[in-house]
Amino acid sequence: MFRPRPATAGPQQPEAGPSTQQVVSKDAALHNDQADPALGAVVAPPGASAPEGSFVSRMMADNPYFSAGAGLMGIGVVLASLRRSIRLGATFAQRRLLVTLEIPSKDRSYPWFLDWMAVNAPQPNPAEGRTSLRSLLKGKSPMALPSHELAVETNFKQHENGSTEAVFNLVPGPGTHYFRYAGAWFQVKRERDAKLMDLHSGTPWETLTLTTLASSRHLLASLLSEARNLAENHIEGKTLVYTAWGMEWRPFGKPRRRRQMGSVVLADGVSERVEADIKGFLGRGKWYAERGIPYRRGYLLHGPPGSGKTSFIQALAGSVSYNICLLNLAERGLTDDKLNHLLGLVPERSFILLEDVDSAFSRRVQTTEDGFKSSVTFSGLLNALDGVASSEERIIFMTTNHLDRLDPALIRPGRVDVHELLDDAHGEQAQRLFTKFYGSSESGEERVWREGEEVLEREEIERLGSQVKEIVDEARSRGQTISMATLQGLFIRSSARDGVSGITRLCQGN
Ligand SMILES: Nc1ncnc2c1ncn2[C@@H]1O[C@H](COP(=O)(O)OP(=O)(O)OP(=O)(O)O)[C@@H](O)[C@H]1O
Repeated sequence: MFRPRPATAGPQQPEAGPSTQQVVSKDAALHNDQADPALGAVVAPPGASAPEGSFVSRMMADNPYFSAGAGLMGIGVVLASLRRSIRLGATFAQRRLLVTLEIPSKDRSYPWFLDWMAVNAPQPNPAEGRTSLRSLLKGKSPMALPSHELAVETNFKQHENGSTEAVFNLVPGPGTHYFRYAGAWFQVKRERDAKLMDLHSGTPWETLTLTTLASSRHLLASLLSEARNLAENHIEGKTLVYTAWGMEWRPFGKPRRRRQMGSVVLADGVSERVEADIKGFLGRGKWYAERGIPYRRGYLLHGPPGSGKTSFIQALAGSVSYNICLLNLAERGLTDDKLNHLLGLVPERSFILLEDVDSAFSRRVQTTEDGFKSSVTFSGLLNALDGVASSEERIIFMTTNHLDRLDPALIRPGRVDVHELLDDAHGEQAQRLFTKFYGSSESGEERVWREGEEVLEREEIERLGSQVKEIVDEARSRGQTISMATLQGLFIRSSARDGVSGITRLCQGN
């Protein structure tokens, strides 16, 4: 009679086989024995029953806990491989679908991008007091999601009268931020490495990582160009002052509005002479190269305090669209090596300005109360000045109030090519400054009249101006001088007539 074989039976079960339970057990043992002979089980020949001594086989077959454990293990293995596949899938998707761009803090585009983010951050709606997500999503690009992780960058803005004001710029702080640009969403992560320091500047190493869809990859370049243009527009028509920050030059404060040449009133012919010399020097690189002469020019402006040396250098920089790298030789921690390094790294189109060169070396020998000594040596300075050889033109300005204290080696031709005295006011200079203040300005801007101030006819201003000239010249002949800075201070706070009486008093020594 045909008897169907039990579904769970192994192959070639004997006709009068054991119970179903036994068959299943033997079959399971067989699989286990085959899977791991090392466990000591004997592989049963087909048709033979499992050997008596297969302890593991029996235990696995009979022990419900063991079977459950094996089941759980199986689930664990499945879950682990699922997790791994998801991770691999995510990595794969990220590689294929997303694109990331890393901007290290060392790169020039780093501050540009942060400023761009700061400019494009949403301004809270004054009515609501916050930015609504809907208006943000509907809004025109570029637009950043409001961030709660902000960092402050403090800059100093210099006013025309020389006073400075702190300006706070809120930029994205360390953390993750989102913004939309040209219709695509971007994630930006600002990360700060607590362990790594930029040894040059002494600031923590940072990175910005931008992530977007691979299809928006082309936007990364235009985003960076936009950030650069924003930075350049910001300094367009302005003068940037760099100061030494560790081993590199960093902009000091916001770019300043270019100082107009006409706003610095010097003795007859001085401005024109120096300006023409610089303009003549620029663009003669080939001429210098052909003769094997280092392409650099040094200027020394000397004279009493407040005669306009710094202001004149600012105006000259503006007139040839240069920036200024300001270096204080008496600065703590400045060594010969650092000086050499800095002078070799001056940003393009920048004057090097060494102010009060005399004080650096008189302080070198005397120690101040806090025990500080400038470690720049005189020979170190000479070497650094001579070493400033580059295909870029180099223009070095030095200023001093005490020409007589300077070592002739410092100001010999080749190191200083043009010496110019900017003195206390001459009568004619004082008259020009007076007319600038009280007559209408050269640029056509009307001056701001003080309340209650009498509006004077042009002839009257001219008559008072001549009076100023006479008073100042007469005082000079007696050896009594007055600085241009003092005159400016007087004119800022007085009316024309009061200005004249103020000068008279000052020149009489009252
Ligand atoms: N010749 C000038 N024409 C117009 N303004 C002047 C002139 N000289 C000085 N001033 C004004 O006086 C102030 C100080 O000038 P500045 O700092 O340029 O003088 P300085 O000669 O460099 O002084 P110091 O030697 O003390 O550094 C500025 O606000 C500047 O506008």
